[in-house]
Amino acid sequence: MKIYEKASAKINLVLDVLRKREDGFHEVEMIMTMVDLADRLEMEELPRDTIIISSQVGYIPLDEKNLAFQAARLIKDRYDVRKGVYIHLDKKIPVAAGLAGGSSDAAAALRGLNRLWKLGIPEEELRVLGAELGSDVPYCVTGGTAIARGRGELLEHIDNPPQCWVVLAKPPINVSTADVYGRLRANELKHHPSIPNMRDALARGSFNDICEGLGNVLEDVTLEVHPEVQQIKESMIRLGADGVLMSGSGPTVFGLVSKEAKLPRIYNGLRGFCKEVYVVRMLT
Ligand SMILES: C[C@](O)(CO)[C@H](O)COP(=O)(O)OP(=O)(O)OC[C@H]1O[C@@H](n2ccc(N)nc2=O)[C@H](O)[C@@H]1O
Ligand SMILES: Nc1ncnc2c1ncn2[C@@H]1O[C@H](COP(=O)(O)OP(=O)(O)OP(=O)(O)O)[C@@H](O)[C@H]1O
Repeated sequence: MKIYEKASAKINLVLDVLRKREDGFHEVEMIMTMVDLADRLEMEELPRDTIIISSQVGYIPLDEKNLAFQAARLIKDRYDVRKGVYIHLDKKIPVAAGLAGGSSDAAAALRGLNRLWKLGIPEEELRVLGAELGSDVPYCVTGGTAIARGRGELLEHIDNPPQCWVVLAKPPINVSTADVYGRLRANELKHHPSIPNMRDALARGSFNDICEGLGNVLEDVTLEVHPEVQQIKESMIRLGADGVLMSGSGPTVFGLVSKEAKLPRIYNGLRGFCKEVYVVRMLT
């Protein structure tokens, strides 16, 4: 039997950092939502007690460094599953982009293997397992729109944004999340984006207020090292996107657009200097 799971990309509408913690992680307050750009996982049981990962792309690790591999190993160890699995990753989400591609694959593997091996693990427990794999994984287990606190694992589900278009542009640079958090001086932040304002804007379904309330304290850190991210932001605004922000630790910039008629100009304008541009819908 084969099992399929969709692993969607996330964007951060708000990303605030409150402080650096003793354990080295940062205490965050974020609002995340998912967009209709997804990897697809195909999972099949193997008679041999082994985990095999494959993908149509050559630029991700296929060994124990792969987050889907780690998810499979974790579930096997924790629930004493002595069967093997073959997982094929059809990658569509750009890698190391700030879109949680690896985390979403790990979450999809947890959900899929729970089904494949009929383990009956409640979703809440899958999120706890996910936290062992990465800070974004608990959110990716459930998806939707949520406020994430702690280091990302404490979730409160809130209203989805109204339907709109999301333009994603990823410059050809690699950004390490650990490096970006490492450069952030959390106690010197002068401006904090407002979680309550964004939550209210979502509750009211006010597209304009959502665009107004976008904010990410990691943006300046990444912009300092990679000025091309600023260039993409400025271009998106100039080309007519209604709200623009870097997602996560970057380098992908997303633009929210309400009117479909604006899309060709934004897409073509960005493609002039950025190869990786995607036009997707909000996943609501
Ligand atoms: C930037 C975001 O993607 C926004 O959603 C997340 O905060 C990061 O999530 P992630 O990539 O799943 O992060 P992890 O794989 O858990 O951590 C990578 C590295 O980022 C730093 N990190 C991550 C999360 C957090 N709350 N504080 C941190 O300081 C740590 O140095 C950690 O070693
Ligand atoms: N299944 C996977 N898909 C993509 N990358 C993976 C996967 N497993 C491990 N990796 C590794 O994880 C690193 C980060 O990739 P990923 O696409 O998850 O980053 P990201 O979008 O910045 O995530 P986040 O937003 O959670 O910080 C890459 O260097 C990649 O080699």
